[in-house]
Amino acid sequence: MLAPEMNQIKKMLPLWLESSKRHCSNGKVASYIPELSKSPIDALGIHIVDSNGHSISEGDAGLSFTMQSISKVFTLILALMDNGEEAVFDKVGMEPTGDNFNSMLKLELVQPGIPFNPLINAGAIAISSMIAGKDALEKSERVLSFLRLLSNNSSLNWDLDVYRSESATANLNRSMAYFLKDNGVLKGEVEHVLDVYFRHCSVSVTCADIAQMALILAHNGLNPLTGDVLIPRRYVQIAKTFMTTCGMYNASGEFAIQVGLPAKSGVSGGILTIVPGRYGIGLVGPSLNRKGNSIAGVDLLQSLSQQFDWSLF
Ligand SMILES: NC(=O)CC[C@H](N)C(=O)O
Repeated sequence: MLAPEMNQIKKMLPLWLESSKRHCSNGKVASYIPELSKSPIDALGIHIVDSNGHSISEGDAGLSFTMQSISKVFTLILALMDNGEEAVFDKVGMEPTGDNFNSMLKLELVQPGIPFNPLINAGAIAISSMIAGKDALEKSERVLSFLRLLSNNSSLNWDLDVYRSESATANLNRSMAYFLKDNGVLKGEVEHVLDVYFRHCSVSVTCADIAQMALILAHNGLNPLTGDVLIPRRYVQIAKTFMTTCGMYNASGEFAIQVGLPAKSGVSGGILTIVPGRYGIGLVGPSLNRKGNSIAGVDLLQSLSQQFDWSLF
């Protein structure tokens, strides 16, 4: 049986989703990764899972999409588990930039020339170089296994069309990675590091997978359904902090005011968010606003958070 609030959500969600969906036509699907331009602009779906494993799915929750920047949360956690906090923060900062996610501006402007945080592209590329493994494939397979474990879905895999599409067109990320190499931030060969990065961005998921991964973060690294500790609490604490300060790119301040939950978005239109101690939420809506977040998705999360008073602040 669903808990009372879940029952309320189930009742109201179809209405709110329809209303948020109207915003889809005011945004755009990402096209700088050519394969992403095929995403359905009118789609909107959400999956919410609670601590008992009860879930609600609405709209286009079954749509497959690539994790893109959502994966950066988990590569950060894996890099922390592989290297410890000190080594990671030697090469990546802890501050929001206020710039676009793919900006290189502050890399050159602000010494010592390390990325401001692990959730912008430059920071996530640096993090990709810290994943343990003998070569790019082994590193990528370790990331994939970790995501399979957290999502409890052993069939998660890379969308190779999206991976190839990004790899073939990523001039900006490539220039950033070479710049980082020159600044002494990247370990290993630049093209191998980029390969790890493109692969984790291309992991194909549905809203239910994202919600399940989010549930583990909502419980500070513990799977509430099995009692297994999958991530040390401290590393979830770090990840949740970055999600709050930088998770929605340079719209993180606005999101904190309007929704008030730790979250991470991706250019495929995905959003992972959590209600701490309670819910894991996965959402997809490929039509993006000017800052690169799902336009209808942010609107729907705002309705939910305001109706149920979920803001942490
Ligand atoms: N914001 C995003 O989701 C960015 C991820 C994408 N793979 C990129 O590097 O551009």
